[in-house]
Amino acid sequence: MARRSTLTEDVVRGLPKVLLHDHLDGGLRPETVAELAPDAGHTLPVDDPADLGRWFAEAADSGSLERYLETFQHTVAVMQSAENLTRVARECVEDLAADGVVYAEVRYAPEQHVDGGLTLDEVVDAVRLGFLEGEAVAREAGRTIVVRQLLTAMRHQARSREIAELAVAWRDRGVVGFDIAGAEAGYPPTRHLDAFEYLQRENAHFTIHAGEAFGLPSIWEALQWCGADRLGHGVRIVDDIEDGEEGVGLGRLAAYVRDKRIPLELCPTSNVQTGAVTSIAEHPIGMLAKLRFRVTVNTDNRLMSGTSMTKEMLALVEAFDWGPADLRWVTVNAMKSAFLPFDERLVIIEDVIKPAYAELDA
Ligand SMILES: O=c1[nH]cnc2c1ncn2[C@@H]1O[C@H](CO)[C@@H](O)[C@H]1O
Ligand SMILES: [Zn+2]
Repeated sequence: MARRSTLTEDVVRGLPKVLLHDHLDGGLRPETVAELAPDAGHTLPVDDPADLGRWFAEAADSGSLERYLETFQHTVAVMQSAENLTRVARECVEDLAADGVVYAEVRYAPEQHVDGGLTLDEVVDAVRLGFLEGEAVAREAGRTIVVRQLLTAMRHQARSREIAELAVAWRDRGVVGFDIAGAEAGYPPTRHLDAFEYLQRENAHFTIHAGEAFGLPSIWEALQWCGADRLGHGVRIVDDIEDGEEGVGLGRLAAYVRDKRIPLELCPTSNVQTGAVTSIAEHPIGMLAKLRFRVTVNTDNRLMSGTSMTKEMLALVEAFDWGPADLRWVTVNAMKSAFLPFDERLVIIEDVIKPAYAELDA
């Protein structure tokens, strides 16, 4: 098909891409995990980097979010010193830049990186330094990328208020928002209402992992009780959409999400691995895009899912026959939905994204 042949892997990699949902501890290079593990006193399931990359992808491909999350112990273990955090953060930016990402919000849970004696502030600062270094390395290689932090609190823990305060304290130094993550079932977002109310009073931005493993009640709570600006995944919003013979009908929650242009941070490959959907071809992203929800495309965990923004985009081109206009649409959607200040978002849309797609059209 003509459209598919224009969107080769090289072309898609070269197009500017925007990433809103990517976990720092889910994106390490297998070689880095293997190299850092001995000094961190951590035993890995396999030592050879190539085998390790495959091990992560296979172990994560379990059909269960809980089992998927167990694999993170092997990355978090090597992210307990400032030096290692800075390195991992720098490599993350280098890898995203090489993949053609021009803007990314990368998240991690500071509370998971204090086992080596770092304070929460030292954790955030180490990551900040790594992102700055990565941006500088990319610039030297002729690539411009802007990367910001989202601070995640773990939903089964009780430190969300503290992490929310940390996000506000660092908001002018590379942190643009807050998130909660971890196993969804049994840990509704309203458990952390105090943190969300605090953030709202501080005029701060936040997203919530909701509607991934668990359905509509979790999305409803995230939006209507907690006031989330965006939904991490949110894919189960399809449970409130009826696609019958008489056409498509939106329930009240789905209509609200679409009417209010609430961004969905969709992560196709990750959803297949955790069993939220059976295949990319079956992924609701095709339907949600047709219905003009505020769809964005994301990697979630590049290591565990063996993926990249280029791969996610190509999978959608393949599965739904998406063309350049679709890729541009999700990219502009993502940039509009970023937690970066509005004027900075506009510059990236007007000076980076639009010209690159115009060139592709020509
Ligand atoms: O798809 C996901 N759903 C829920 N939690 C996740 C997902 N991916 C990663 N994490 C969790 O977020 C923590 C901070 O980055 C990770 O350590 C992992 O436990
Ligand atoms: Zn996630």
